[in-house]
Amino acid sequence: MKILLLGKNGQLGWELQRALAPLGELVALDRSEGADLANSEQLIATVRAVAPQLIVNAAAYTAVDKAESDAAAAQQINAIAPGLLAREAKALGALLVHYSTDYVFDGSGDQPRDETAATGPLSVYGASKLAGEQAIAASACQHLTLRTSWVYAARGGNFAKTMLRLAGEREQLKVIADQIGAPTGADLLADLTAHMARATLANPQLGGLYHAVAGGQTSWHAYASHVIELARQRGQAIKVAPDQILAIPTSEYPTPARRPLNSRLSTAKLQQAFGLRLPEWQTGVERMLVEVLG
Ligand SMILES: NC(=O)C1=CN([C@@H]2O[C@H](COP(=O)(O)OP(=O)(O)OC[C@H]3O[C@@H](n4cnc5c(N)ncnc54)[C@H](OP(=O)(O)O)[C@@H]3O)[C@@H](O)[C@H]2O)C=CC1
Ligand SMILES: Cc1cn([C@H]2C[C@H](O)[C@@H](COP(=O)(O)OP(=O)(O)O[C@H]3O[C@@H](C)C(=O)[C@@H](O)[C@H]3O)O2)c(=O)[nH]c1=O
Ligand SMILES: [Mg+2]
Repeated sequence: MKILLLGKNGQLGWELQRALAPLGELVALDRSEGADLANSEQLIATVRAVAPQLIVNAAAYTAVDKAESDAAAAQQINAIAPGLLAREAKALGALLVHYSTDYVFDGSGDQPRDETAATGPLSVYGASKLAGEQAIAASACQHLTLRTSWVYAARGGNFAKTMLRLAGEREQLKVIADQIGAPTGADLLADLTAHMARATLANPQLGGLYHAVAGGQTSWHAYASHVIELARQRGQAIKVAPDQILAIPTSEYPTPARRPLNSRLSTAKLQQAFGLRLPEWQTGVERMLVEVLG
């Protein structure tokens, strides 16, 4: 089987290079290798030249605040390009795997949302990701769209690594405590992708939209505190005292993009359909820290 992976050097793309390799002949590309999602003609030509049976799209516009003033680029990369990939997948009879986000929701309430819950993005990024999901669904190509949240990895930029850096530089940190969600490892997502793609290629009825996040829930503040305490225990030079990691409400941390307060996603559908378990978020975070800190 031929597999085309787009966005191979992102957090998720990097882990997918490893996880997809055993499934077939993997062609992994980034934007400098004929797979620029901002260039529709080039993207289409590349997909047709490779003619894969499986397309995995890990490329995305993920700069949430920047997207507020760069909506056209976010829309091209997160919505238009996935729509083109879906059209090409349909023509090839290929399975398309794509990723979306908790930011498609408005974050009201305090219960986990399932795949049937109403969307209501608060940000340009969230709206562009929702439009991407919808373009794929409308194309009627064989697809798996995995909505995930708060992605981290040993390689690449993410909130946990930002907090480790700031904890070594500052005596006080202020971190939002009223946004609740699940930090999810790119390695876990990549492994889920391989399992789910294989099962869906064998049984097309499994295709569709799934919430795919680690188990449990936390706030950005509790997540930051957890990561910083683990780093301290591992002998890292940490400047901030535990009681100087201050819990603040969203209202005290103004940003260009609005973010949902309730990012809880229910993974019951995924677990049931594929017979898989989602480990608690702390497990993957601890592995990542060992990898990053040594
Ligand atoms: N990060 C997170 O917290 C979350 C991510 N997601 C979704 O998961 C998926 C993977 O995200 P993640 O790996 O964390 O994101 P990253 O930002 O780590 O990686 C995104 C990749 O996309 C590439 N990219 C950006 N623009 C283009 C373009 N025009 N053409 C080709 N490639 C491009 C980037 O390349 P370059 O480095 O050259 O810019 C980068 O390698 C995305 O769909 C994202 O929306 C969902 C929820 C949470
Ligand atoms: C750096 C910093 C951030 N924060 C807040 C801002 C924000 O609400 C939260 C996380 O910061 P980030 O910059 O990582 O947020 P953000 O980039 O919005 O993270 C999101 O990325 C996209 C791609 C997704 O799809 C989401 O699931 C989510 O992971 O922490 C603080 O409270 N204190 C701080 O010092
Ligand atoms: Mg970010």
